[in-house]
Amino acid sequence: MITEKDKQFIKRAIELSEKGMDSHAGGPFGAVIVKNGEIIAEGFNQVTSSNDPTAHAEVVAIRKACKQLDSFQLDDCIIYTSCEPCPMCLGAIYWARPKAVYYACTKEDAAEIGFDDHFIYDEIDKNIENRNIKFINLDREEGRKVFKKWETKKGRVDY
Ligand SMILES: Nc1nc2[nH]cnc2c(=O)[nH]1
Repeated sequence: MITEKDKQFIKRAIELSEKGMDSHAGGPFGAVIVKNGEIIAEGFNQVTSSNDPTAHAEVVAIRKACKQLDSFQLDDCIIYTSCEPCPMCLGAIYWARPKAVYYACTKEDAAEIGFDDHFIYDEIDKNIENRNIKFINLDREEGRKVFKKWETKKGRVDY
């Protein structure tokens, strides 16, 4: 069930998308993160103004929320975003583990204005050797030695 509060929070995410766009921060995307009915973090896309390709609205908001909670997980949090998350944000969201995501525009709406994520979904489906960006495997055995060490590391913090 969608509540009045949900509508208020998605409205704020949409407001932020416009604010970010109007202030030339980046693309028209905004997000808010809510815990126990309160906004704990807000973000808008800042890719072009900060020269940071990862500064999507959701990532900006996730970073702030994690700092606020002093945690690498968004336990019991809800993300409201002005647009369905792109594959990068989707990854960040799954690692952060909020309990729900509400979104306004769909990925098809975003594609219509030039933010088409298809090329990423297509790449994920391909075999690594067929990707458009070259991925070259090198020194696997050395890399795996560190992984082995992690397996038995004392005081390891799993995530
Ligand atoms: N959801 C979302 N999609 C995007 N596509 C490009 N930038 C963004 C962003 O900040 N958020």
